[in-house]
Amino acid sequence: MSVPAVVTLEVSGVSKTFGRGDTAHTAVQTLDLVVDSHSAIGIVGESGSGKSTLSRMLVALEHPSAGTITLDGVDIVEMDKKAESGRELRRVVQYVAQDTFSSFDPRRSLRDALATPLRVLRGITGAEADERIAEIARLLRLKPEMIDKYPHQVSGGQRQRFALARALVVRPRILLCDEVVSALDVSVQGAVLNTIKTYCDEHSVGLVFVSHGLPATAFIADELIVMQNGHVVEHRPTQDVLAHPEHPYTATLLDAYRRAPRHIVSLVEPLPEVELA
Ligand SMILES: Nc1ncnc2c1ncn2[C@@H]1O[C@H](COP(=O)(O)OP(=O)(O)OP(=O)(O)O)[C@@H](O)[C@H]1O
Repeated sequence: MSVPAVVTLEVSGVSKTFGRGDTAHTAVQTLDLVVDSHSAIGIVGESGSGKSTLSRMLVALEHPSAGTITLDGVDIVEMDKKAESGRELRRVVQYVAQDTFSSFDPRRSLRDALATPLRVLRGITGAEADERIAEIARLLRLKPEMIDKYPHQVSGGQRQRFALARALVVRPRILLCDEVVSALDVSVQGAVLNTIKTYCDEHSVGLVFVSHGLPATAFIADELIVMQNGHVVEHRPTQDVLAHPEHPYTATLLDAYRRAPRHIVSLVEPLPEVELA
């Protein structure tokens, strides 16, 4: 399957319920969403509102209890069942999870962690793989000598950037980021956000950026989805939501955002390039 210029991930009437009977809990309720390679969508909401469940469903790590998610018309749960179409899904849609520690194998170097998806998904090995890895490390301002370290030998912020590098080295068309900057120092957050935004704009990569923080999300996303208890309570252009919040919960988020310390709010202004540790 050759990948068209614009890919579309379409979520139609998707719900996800965990458990059964008295213990059943619906984490995502009848959600519709279209993501393509030009989207920059931010998903905000308090802890437990269903953001991670939704992002995991977008890469078939969780399966919907109802509704469908398709990539260019093909059900991604079906794609994931077969080796070749599963690889196609991962070539097109890459996911960066919140917990970077458990997402890296502690016995393998970071170079190995980046080389594996390149080999498995793109068939790229040897000198070409090393060149691609060096290129993405440069972009994320990770020093070359760090590439041969093990996950526990780098800081949490550096590991987070390696997790991003592992996704971007595959050259996906859609990137899903789940709380990728919340563990980072505020000054590094701005730089990483800028890198993600610039990369996605320049390479026409669609972005779904999940966070409980409004400043980072508002900075990076053109379109904002606000979730509460598994429901979408607002879904409009970011600037409209910021100017005229319609739902009381959004107004609360916005209020906290406006009262946030200046250094956090200043994330909405692109930060100058900094040399990252
Ligand atoms: N595998 C699971 N089994 C049972 N319940 C789950 C599972 N995964 C998530 N949930 C529940 O679904 C709800 C939504 O969780 P989810 O992780 O999607 O929220 P979130 O908005 O991403 O929260 P956070 O910001 O804390 O990561 C929560 O009540 C959570 O306890």
